[in-house]
Amino acid sequence: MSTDATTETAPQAETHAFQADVQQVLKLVIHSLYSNKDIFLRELVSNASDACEKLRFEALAQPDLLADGGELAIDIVADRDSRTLSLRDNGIGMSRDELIRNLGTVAHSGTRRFLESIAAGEKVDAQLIGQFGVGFYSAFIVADEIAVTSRRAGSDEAWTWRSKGDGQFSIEPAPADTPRGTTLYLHVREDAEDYLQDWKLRSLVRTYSDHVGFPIRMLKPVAKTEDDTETPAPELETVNQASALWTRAKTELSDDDYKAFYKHLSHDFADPLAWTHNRVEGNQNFTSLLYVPGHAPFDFQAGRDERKGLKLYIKRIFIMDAAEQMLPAYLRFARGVVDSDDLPLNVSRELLQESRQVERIKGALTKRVLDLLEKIARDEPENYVKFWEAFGAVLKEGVVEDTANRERVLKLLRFATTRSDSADQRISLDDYIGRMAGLQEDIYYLTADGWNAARHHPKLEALKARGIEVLLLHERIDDWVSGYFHEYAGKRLRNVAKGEIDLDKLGSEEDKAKQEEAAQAAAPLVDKLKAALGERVKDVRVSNRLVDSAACLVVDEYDMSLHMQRLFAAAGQAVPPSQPILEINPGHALVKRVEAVDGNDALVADYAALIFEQAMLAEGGTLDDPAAFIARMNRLLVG
Ligand SMILES: Nc1ncnc2c1ncn2[C@@H]1O[C@H](COP(=O)(O)OP(=O)(O)OP(=O)(O)O)[C@@H](O)[C@H]1O
Repeated sequence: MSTDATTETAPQAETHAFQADVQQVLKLVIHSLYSNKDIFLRELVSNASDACEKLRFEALAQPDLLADGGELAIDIVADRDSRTLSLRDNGIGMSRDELIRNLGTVAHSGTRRFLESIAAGEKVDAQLIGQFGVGFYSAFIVADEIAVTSRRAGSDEAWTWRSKGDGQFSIEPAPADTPRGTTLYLHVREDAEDYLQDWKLRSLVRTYSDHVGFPIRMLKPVAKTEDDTETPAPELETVNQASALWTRAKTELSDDDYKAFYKHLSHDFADPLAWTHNRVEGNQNFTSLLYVPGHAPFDFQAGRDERKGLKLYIKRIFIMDAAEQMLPAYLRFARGVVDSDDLPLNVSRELLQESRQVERIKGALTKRVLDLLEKIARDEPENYVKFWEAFGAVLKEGVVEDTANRERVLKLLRFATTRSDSADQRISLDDYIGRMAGLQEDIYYLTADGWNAARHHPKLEALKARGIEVLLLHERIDDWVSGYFHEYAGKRLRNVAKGEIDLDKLGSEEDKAKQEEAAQAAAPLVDKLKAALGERVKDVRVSNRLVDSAACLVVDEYDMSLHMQRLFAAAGQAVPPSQPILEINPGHALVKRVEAVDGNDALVADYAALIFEQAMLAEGGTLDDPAAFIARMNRLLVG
């Protein structure tokens, strides 16, 4: 192994400028990870291990790719005299074009989004930068010059890429006898000399890369011979476990092992919240190791279509990222590996899509993740809050997506309610049921645009007055999801903005009688309003929902909620026409005022329209003709 590769540039070298983005990434990486230097080794070993996995995969179709080069392995050698640290793998290697493309551009879409997000003023720290995987460029934290010599498996050309991280790199041919794979030569900075120490490197490998599935080898310390004359040739020894972590027995693994493996998989700097490691034997044989992260990656929402995070192995060979095929979308926060003994090694994405075996594995993995979430919710409520804050909105999609597990997903949901004093979602349906009022049979909820609109909603008044708790669903996704709320634990889930609410069951006979009496007494008023509002409403009726407000708008049990209609309209989609029902509170002073008007149709029309429009505004809706509303209100105020 030549260690002077960093110092000489061959005459036939070609110089290229880094893509502008690369310089930005380099600067960021070097600055924000200055006090986190250790991670560079983990990143480079991880790349080397990926390269070995890729070769093993390609060799399935082309076994002769493995012909030379012996056992797949990663060798780390430090030379203190030349200040060079070298990392060599005999994996897939890179062609000239690949060296230029992979090491000279920012191809990774996550990195791109990361750059966009910081351009938008985001603060950058090690935590944040760690989330997109700094990869190869992290080598510049400890090196002031890097040479990468590589030969692609199956090719007889080899090339060397060189850079000082100063805006350009060069590329030149490497000797023909360059072995297959990639060697990185790092010329180590003065302030990073520790990384040339054998003990330091060994300790880093054990801490961060013990679980890598290929041997990581270092030189055996040489014991000086007595007379100092004969120095035995240095020998390599394996310093890591060198077996894929998930293939090892649970009893053999510590929490730290699991955490280190998670960081390797996810490039997350933070620990995972929990994990589940299982071996299934029987009709199907597979091992899975699944993690729930403690926070969302910075681009989690932007990346919703790129479902990465679950690696599929078949008989210990990495095949592909298969989150899309193996986990339902609402569990896309989970990270991990699944290793099947039964799937064919030449499996394609299409085949995965249609495979009944995969369908069964998917079912089993779904169950594992739900089990894990239940366990966190039960045993570690504080961690569950963290999980919910990061991924609750995604989990909610499960109510729609996973009919088979709907009850389990509902159990995992958390809500704000009329008894919460903040928008935080902390109450489960079980908590709600546990404190239901004596005669209450159903679970009540309300959807609205935001927490304030929800908690001050007129439709809550009568329920509040009767001491009945209502779940307040105030997130954007809630209206869609609640369309699939039917039942939980044998209790109906009822939208308080829909249909008629039968409060009779909740109140006394006396209340019921009063209600009927009020309805009868208000019949002429109801007719008057109906006539005045015409097509704008489907019906007018006396409400049993209201205490302080004059009126509210509701829809029939099976009509689309007004909130949902607005979301559709905002998305430019045609909305099936559905007229709301105006419910009035005959006890309210404004309503009494209309009742008292005699014979003045124009005045009744003004009042009726105003009552309707107020109800529309309280609903979070917009008015067709705001100027007319203002004119009308002013007429009534002044007149
Ligand atoms: N030792 C290696 N052998 C072969 N190819 C490599 C090696 N190291 C890096 N590469 C190639 O260079 C690319 C860029 O590497 P880099 O570490 O910057 O990002 P990445 O590994 O793709 O992303 P991430 O670090 O987020 O997983 C890799 O995708 C890979 O194709």
